[in-house]
Amino acid sequence: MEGLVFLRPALPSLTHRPNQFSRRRSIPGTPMDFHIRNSGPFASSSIRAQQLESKDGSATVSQAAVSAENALKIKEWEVGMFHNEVAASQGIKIRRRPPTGPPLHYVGPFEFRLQNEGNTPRNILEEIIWNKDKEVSQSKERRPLSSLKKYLDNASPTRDFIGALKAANIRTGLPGLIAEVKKASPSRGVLREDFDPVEIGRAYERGGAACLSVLTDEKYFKGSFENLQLIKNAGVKCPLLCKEFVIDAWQIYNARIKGADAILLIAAVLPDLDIKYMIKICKMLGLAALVEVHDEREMDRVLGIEGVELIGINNRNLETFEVDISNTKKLLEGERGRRIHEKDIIVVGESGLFTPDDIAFVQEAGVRAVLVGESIVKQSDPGKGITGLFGKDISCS
Ligand SMILES: O=C(O)c1ccccc1NCC(=O)[C@H](O)[C@H](O)COP(=O)(O)O
Repeated sequence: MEGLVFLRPALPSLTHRPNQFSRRRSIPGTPMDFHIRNSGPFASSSIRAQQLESKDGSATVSQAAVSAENALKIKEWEVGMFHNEVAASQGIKIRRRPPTGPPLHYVGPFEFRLQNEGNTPRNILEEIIWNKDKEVSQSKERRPLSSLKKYLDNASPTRDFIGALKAANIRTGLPGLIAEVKKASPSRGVLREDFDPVEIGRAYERGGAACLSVLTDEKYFKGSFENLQLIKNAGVKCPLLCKEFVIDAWQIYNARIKGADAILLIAAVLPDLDIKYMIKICKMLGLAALVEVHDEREMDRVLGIEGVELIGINNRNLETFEVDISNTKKLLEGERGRRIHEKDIIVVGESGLFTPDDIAFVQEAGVRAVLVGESIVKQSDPGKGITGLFGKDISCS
């Protein structure tokens, strides 16, 4: 896929035309305008800040600042490249955002960005992840981990997410329900216009949900961390899953201080070691980790990672939006099902569940919990939606 996006007429004052391997910068507070050039995109050892003019003798300091900034960019680029290599070796197709963005190209006075395979997201999940990468970098600048950690002391204790699912499964004889507070999605658009997260959360609890899942992504799902906090502060007792696209441990700490009891880790996005260490961080913070898989390869990877207690099988292909509930059955058949049983892992059937027959089908396949959004959030009373979904009243009363 090759494309050219017109940006703007190039600045007439440029004395040197940057190519795709070079960048032009002005450092605020210095009268210098300089041009950084290197032999390739971030070829680490050769990058140099070349001072073109300096009127106030602040060259050394500015050069040092530039070098530090470059060093950081080089590191980011190297880490990104390393991540992509490791991820690809594990069959992960979702790549990390190239930190430089599409390269620039100049035709006469016009500036273009070259869109191609390497710098344009290949599918919706990759787009979400690249956007998340930017969001998280900005959030980390505003509130670094060191300052985020200070809030941990005052965070309220977490509730037992897995325990609540097991208890509901035993109480009803049906899969424990994680009911999703979901306003919109990339595949379905807006699901509910009159969206009051607290009212929906309360209705789910009344209807017999064991846990809630709260979407916190704003751009693609119209969710927010504010929704998570509002539901928690409204006194809803169900443990809360922070439904996020986690790519950085910072997000786990953030979820914890915003009131989450569990967090989602998506195997299609995270390499094995990231999952392993993120699970350790979750345990340290008292959070449950719901590790989500979609295909056999991801399931096999996740079954090889120590510490996994909760696996979600998503029936939705997050790259194509196709939904097929027989995916849950396929992934639980044979040896995989046996290993899951041996390890006492709780499996959650996710997405595309609308009827009591759907619930029976995934229960028969081996799940002890389900994660449901669309079919219940769209009902005028989402609590009654739960009764419709299970074909009977599963509330505690
Ligand atoms: O729902 C989407 O369109 C979507 C797109 C890209 C990434 C994730 C997406 N959804 C997350 C989920 O998997 C669902 O919200 C969840 O499993 C509930 O599904 P459903 O009951 O079908 O609403």
